[in-house]
Amino acid sequence: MITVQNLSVSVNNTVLLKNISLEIPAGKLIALVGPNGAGKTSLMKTLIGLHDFEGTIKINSVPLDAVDPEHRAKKIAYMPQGTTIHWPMTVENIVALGRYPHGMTEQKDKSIITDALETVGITALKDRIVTTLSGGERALTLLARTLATKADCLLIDEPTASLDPRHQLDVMAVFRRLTDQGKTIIVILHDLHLAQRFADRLILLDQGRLISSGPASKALSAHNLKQVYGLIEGTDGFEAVDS
Ligand SMILES: Nc1ncnc2c1ncn2[C@@H]1O[C@H](COP(=O)(O)OP(=O)(O)OP(=O)(O)O)[C@@H](O)[C@H]1O
Repeated sequence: MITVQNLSVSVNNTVLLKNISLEIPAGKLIALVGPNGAGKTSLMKTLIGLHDFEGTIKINSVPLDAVDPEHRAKKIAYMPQGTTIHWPMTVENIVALGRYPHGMTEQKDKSIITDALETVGITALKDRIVTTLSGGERALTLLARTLATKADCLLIDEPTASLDPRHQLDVMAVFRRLTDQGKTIIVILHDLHLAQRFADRLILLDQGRLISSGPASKALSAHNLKQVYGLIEGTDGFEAVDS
């Protein structure tokens, strides 16, 4: 479980997050949503210790800064936004980097890597050089690397952005299955329909503030959709309030 109390983050006099308090229970699939620039990535980066902060973050009741970074890397894995990979390595070797915090010693690591490739459906790509892959194939490779960490908690920034509709559904179904098996997954999504359909609860941010945390019906209430996104939910889906 992750507990956040009165969290504020500023970088170079710019306020990224303002007085956020929330609880993220273990074993749940959480969608972190909000408009561009709302603070979603900033919150994820703060949870893995990449930003200085005011307030309290506790992982299983232990303050974040009391957990040594090596142990933290085994417990929490972060997949950043974007799919650029500069090194001409094979897909299998990129996925193997997920084992780095554990050292790469055992046959067990090989089966974990094989499982991660299988889980995201890219076994056939394992010998390809990543710099030759399509954007979606690279995104799946990075996701497999994240799964290969076997961390209890996965923080995943916009994994569906470059995926076709079928792969988006497949990836969300993988997240659902992993959380049903006990993992905690926080995933940044812009597709509110995917968030509504798959997540146990949503965290809605706007302008660095927490607007709502709870089930989709609460977080994406008509009031919040209008105030935060300028949207209303019509019979044909979301529409701009001023259209
Ligand atoms: N290091 C930084 N220095 C200054 N401003 C920053 C820094 N990092 C983020 N910001 C600003 O903080 C705000 C929140 O950024 P963040 O990346 O967390 O948004 P986001 O909700 O993930 O957005 P998006 O959906 O567009 O990816 C943005 O206005 C961004 O420009």
